[in-house]
This record gives sequence, structure tokens and C-alpha cells, in this order.
Amino acid sequence: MLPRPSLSLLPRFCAFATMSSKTSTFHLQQPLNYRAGARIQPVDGSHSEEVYEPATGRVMGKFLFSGEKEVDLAVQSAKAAFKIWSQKSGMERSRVLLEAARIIRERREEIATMETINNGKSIFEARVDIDISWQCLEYYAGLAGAIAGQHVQLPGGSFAYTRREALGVCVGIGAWNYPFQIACWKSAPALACGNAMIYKPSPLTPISVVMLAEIFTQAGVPNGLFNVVQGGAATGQFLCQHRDVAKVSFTGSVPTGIKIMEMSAKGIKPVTLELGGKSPLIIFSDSVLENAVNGALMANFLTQGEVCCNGTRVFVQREILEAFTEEVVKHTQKIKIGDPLVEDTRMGALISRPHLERVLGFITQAKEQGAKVLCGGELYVPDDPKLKNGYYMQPCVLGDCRDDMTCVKEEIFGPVMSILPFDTEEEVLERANNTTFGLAGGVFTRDIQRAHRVVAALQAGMCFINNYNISPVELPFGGYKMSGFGRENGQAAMEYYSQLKTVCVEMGDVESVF
Ligand SMILES: NC(=O)C1=CN([C@@H]2O[C@H](COP(=O)(O)OP(=O)(O)OC[C@H]3O[C@@H](n4cnc5c(N)ncnc54)[C@H](O)[C@@H]3O)[C@@H](O)[C@H]2O)C=CC1
Ligand SMILES: C[N+](C)(C)CCCC(=O)O
Repeated sequence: MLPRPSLSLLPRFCAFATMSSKTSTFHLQQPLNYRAGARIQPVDGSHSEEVYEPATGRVMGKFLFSGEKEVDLAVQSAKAAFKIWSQKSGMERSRVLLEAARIIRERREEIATMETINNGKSIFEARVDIDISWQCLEYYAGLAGAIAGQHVQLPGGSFAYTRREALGVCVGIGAWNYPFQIACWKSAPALACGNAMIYKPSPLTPISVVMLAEIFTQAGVPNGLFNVVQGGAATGQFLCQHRDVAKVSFTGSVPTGIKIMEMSAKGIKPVTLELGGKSPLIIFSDSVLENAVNGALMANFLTQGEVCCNGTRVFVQREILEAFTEEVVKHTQKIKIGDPLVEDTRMGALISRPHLERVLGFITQAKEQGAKVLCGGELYVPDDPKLKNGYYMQPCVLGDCRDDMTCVKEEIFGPVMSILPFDTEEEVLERANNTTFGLAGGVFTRDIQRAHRVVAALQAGMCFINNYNISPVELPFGGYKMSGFGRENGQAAMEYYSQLKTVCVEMGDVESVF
């Protein structure tokens, strides 16, 4: 267990917001843009949006969207910081990242609380997210000092060497499901490699990433190295189109990913795309049933099911279909839904009213197409009156599913598991890969040869054997097919935030062919 934050840290946070650790008490008071080491209002913020608390449906405040001028100021400030930061050694950068990780650890409870208030996920899960976040900074702090090139001997004593260099000002654009964690997954390798970053969170979850910006400043990054611009699609477009932006790393939906890639193509900017999925989880009849059931719950119900790599197509071998279904339904019905800041809550509120309605719409459509609701799938109204306008639903398990149903083909991004029976390995692999997505996949079996054979055949970037949705930061994460490309986490991410320079050195005279 990690130490709880000391109380002396709380007033610093309360300086920008009135907050206690209770649902329905937070009020947004300070600006949410961050530029050159300070919170600021955007110079051209003409449009404002409300921020909601999913647990109560309450408006917590308003914030301003940034326009083209503000985006340009953020880029200029990041460019200036890049000049300083990129000249530091890997070890110097490492020390700053370690200090930032330490501060996150110290402020864990406060950040997790804010994440819960803004996203609606349970405080239990938010703490895990924050732990993964500081671990990510620690991991890349460790790699920063290990960035190195290659030495190559050439004829006559000549030689060449390679340098791995930073790209410049990188843009991070994030989704709302893991606001703080996504920002860390992008900024940690970016900064470790010597880049600056401008980050745009989802307009639904604008709050916690500004805390990260403050932490980086406190840890000692140059002012401007990590800036935050708030806004939606238009702000994101200004960022992607800016000529001084060297790279875009995006987490979000496939349609937006396509637009980001098109914009980046115009500027020949490299992109990393972490997009959606409809991942298969294959459960063979020789599995340890209890593990398979727990795996299916982990694969479907974290963060109210709003997880890109969820294994939402649960293929179960026919021999154990009944036993598995019975157990999974029993466990799903026991999930404690309610106030996300209450310690024993395990499922909080979905991100927004429209999203909740969209998820419920998928369930209605599934019923129309012949699926059977085995449990849940209804709105959930907690007893506590202050939560009655929150965006809650009961986690749902669907039986009698077929591969051609919408609930099996499309990403729902909510707590909805579809169970699909299968008979043979060959058949299930064919069906599992029959999707345009390719983010993740999982297999439960006690047969080790089969386990490795199955994951080798799965067309997915992140595969699990006998577990699902664990996320050690040492492991590269990213998709195949329409789920995107590039990798976050692991050593692999360093390649996506750096470029290779080759230096060819002549030790003799120049032999001209002319
Ligand atoms: N593979 C992964 O790691 C993850 C993927 N996702 C995917 O994200 C989706 C849910 O997240 P949303 O925030 O609704 O996705 P989204 O694609 O609507 O938005 C993601 C981000 O892109 C920004 N954006 C929207 N239009 C833009 C444009 N034209 N130019 C530049 N930026 C633009 C948004 O403001 C937001 O910050 C799901 O479909 C899910 O599959 C979500 C989390 C993780
Ligand atoms: C942390 N994990 C593995 C549950 C989800 C990470 C991917 C995402 O942002 O949806």
C-alpha cells in the first residue's frame, strides 16, 4: 500500500478549487489552460463549456475553449522550453521525471479524488490509475539515461554513428476515460526523449491534466515544456495543423483518428493512434472456471466498461457455456454500483447523459436483434437523493448473441458483455479475427501450447493469456488494423518520440568520381 498524502498538501490544491472528498461539493474556480508554467485563461477563449460531475449530473463550473491564437502561444512557449530541455542529458531529465513521479505519489489521493469527481469511475479504480501514472514516469525516467546510438565501422578507419534525437514540440490529444493516465502515458516518454508537449484533454475531463502540468513545473521542467490547451475538435485541429508541431499522439475514436492522420499527412508529421476496439476473449473448456469468470469481469467492467481494449466479445466453448454464464451473471449482479467516492463502490457513473443513452440504445437494439439480457442493462438510480441525476446503469451480460449483431460488431464503450458460444479452436480464431479492429485479445486455457498458438494467430496488438486488462507500464500497448498504430508504454514508445540521425565520418581523403 502507498502512503496517504499528508494533509499539508491539501490547501495547495484547494487554492484553485473548493473541494472536499465528498460527491457534490467540488466547484471549479481557476483557469484550466496551462502555459509557460502557470494556469491562464486562453487569450482568445470566446466559447465556454460546462464541466459535469457524472455521479450527480451537476455542473461543476465552466471553462474556456482555446482558439488558434492561444494554440500558437502554447506552441511558441513549448518551442522555447524545448531548446533548454533537449540540451539536457538523459540523466538530468531522469531526475526531474523521478521528482514528478514522487509528487504524484504524494498527491495520489487528491488526484484520484479529482479523477473520480470528473470521470465518474470508482475511487478504488482511480487510485490504480494514478499508481500506473507515476509508475509510467518512473519507468521512462529509468530509460532516459539509457538513450544511446550505435557505432558502425567503415573501411579505412572511417566510421559512422547514430544519435537518437528528440522530435521537438509534440502534441498529445486524449480521451475522457483515463484522463490523467493517458496524459502520463504520452508525456512521460515524450519528455524522457527530450521533447516538449502540448496536451489537449477531452473537453469532458479537463481538470486532472492541469494538476499534472503543475507537478511537472514543481518537479523542475522548464516553463512551457508541458502546456495544456483546453477545447474540442477545433482546438485539436489547430494543434494538428500547426507547422511547428513535430508529432501527434492521439487516443480516441476511429473517426477522429482518421481526421488526425489526414491532417498530419499534410504536414508529414508522424502520428501514434490509440483507437477503439471490439476485442475477443476466448475461453476454452479446460480453463480454471473461476479465473475465466474473473478475467471476463476484468475484461468488461473496469471504468464502467469505457475501456478501449475491453474483451467485449466473450467466446465460450460450448461444454462450459452454461456453467460459465451462470457464474459470470452471478458475479455481475453483485457489482456494487453507486457513489464513486464511497470506498466499496466498484462501478460508478458513465461519462455523460448522451453516452449513457447511447449504451442503453445498444442494449435495446441487441434485444430487437434476438439477444437475451441475462442481467442488468437498465438505468440505475441510487437511493441517495444527490445521486439521482447521475449517469448510472446496471452492468449487462447478453446471451444468445450472434456474430452479425450490432452489439457484437460495434464498440459500445459501456458495461455490456456479449457471450458467444464456439466449438473448435479453428472456428473461434476465424470469428475472433473477423473484425476491422485489432487492439487486444485474450485466451483462457490450461493447455500452454494452445494458449501460445491462439495468441500467435490473433490479429491484435495486446494479447493476454489467462488474465485480462492488467497494464504494467513496461509492456508496449497499441493496436493492429483499424485500432491504430504506434505503441505507448514499454521501450517501444521511445522510438515513437524520437528520430534517428546517422553521422558518417570520413577518416581518409575524399575520392571523387568526377
Ligand atoms: N486505444 C486507446 O488507447 C483508447 C481509445 N479510446 C477510444 O476513444 C473513444 C472515446 O473517446 P472520445 O473522447 O469520445 O473520442 P473522440 O475521438 O471523440 O475524442 C478524442 C479526443 O480527440 C479530440 N478531437 C475530436 N475531434 C477532433 C479533431 N477533428 N481534431 C483533433 N482532435 C479532435 C477530442 O476533443 C478528444 O480530446 C472510444 O471510441 C474509444 O475506443 C479511448 C480510450 C483509449
Ligand atoms: C488501463 N487499461 C489497460 C485498463 C486501459 C488502458 C487503455 C485505455 O485508455 O482505455
